[in-house]
Amino acid sequence: MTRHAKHIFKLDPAKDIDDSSLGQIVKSGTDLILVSGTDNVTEENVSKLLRRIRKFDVSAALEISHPDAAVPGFNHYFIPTVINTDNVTFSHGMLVEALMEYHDFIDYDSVSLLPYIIMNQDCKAFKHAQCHAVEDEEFIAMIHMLDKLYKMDYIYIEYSGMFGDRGLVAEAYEAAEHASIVYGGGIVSEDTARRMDSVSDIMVVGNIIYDDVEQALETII
Ligand SMILES: CC(C)=CCC/C(C)=C/CC/C(C)=C/CC/C(C)=C/CC/C(C)=C/CC/C(C)=C/CC/C(C)=C/COP(=O)(O)OP(=O)(O)O
Ligand SMILES: O=P(O)(O)OC[C@@H](O)CO
Ligand SMILES: [Mg+2]
Repeated sequence: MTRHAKHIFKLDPAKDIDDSSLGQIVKSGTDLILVSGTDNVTEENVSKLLRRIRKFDVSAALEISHPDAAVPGFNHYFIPTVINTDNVTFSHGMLVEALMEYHDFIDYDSVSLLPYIIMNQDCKAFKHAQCHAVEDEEFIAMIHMLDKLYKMDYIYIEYSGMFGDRGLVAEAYEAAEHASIVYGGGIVSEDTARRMDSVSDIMVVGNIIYDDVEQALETII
């Protein structure tokens, strides 16, 4: 039997989606609905989207991009930590500050750290998190560090908005012994999904949901 990477649809609470399209996405058979975005993510728009998702019987996770938008009621929480940032605020600074305030209230079993290596220099997240461009050698060293030393459960290779370098993603997939390789960026069709399917453990599909929902559904292979 062919092994497939797991599939995630990433819904951005700052973007509009009509009820019919949301229903199609949520009932699509994807492995997880992940709520996440870089900017304009608020408690209000996250809560509103969660209420709409909860009309369906599916698991939903929240990627907490801002402490103020950590809405309760999700099945799981992911906290991003950006590895190729030049500003510790985005690797652990915000997190340490949040833990000083919220540690007593957190159910750590429902929270996972999600380390990001952001590769697309033109994407919003790259600029927002003050990232530096990563050469191939540094990239693979980061994979080894996260996988074998930090023993992370996940490593997110983020090409948000563009289809990534498949050869490089394949190298990371082969190098990782422990971590699941999460790939995101430019998966917009069955063909692009198939190309990353064999070199990642988990594929994330985002923007195409908002551009063409039928195309988005084709990424489930
Ligand atoms: C309920 C509960 C479990 C509470 C826990 C409380 C707690 C511990 C909260 C901590 C929260 C915390 C500290 C959050 C901050 C974590 C952090 C370092 C965030 C980095 C800030 C940030 C937004 C960086 C941007 C890069 C990034 C990793 C974004 C994630 C999403 C992403 C990459 C989206 C892709 O971009 P997109 O928005 O789709 O771009 P387009 O619109 O162009 O498509
Ligand atoms: O929006 P796209 O390009 O599908 O990328 C998905 C996800 O990796 C964004 O964080
Ligand atoms: Mg997006």
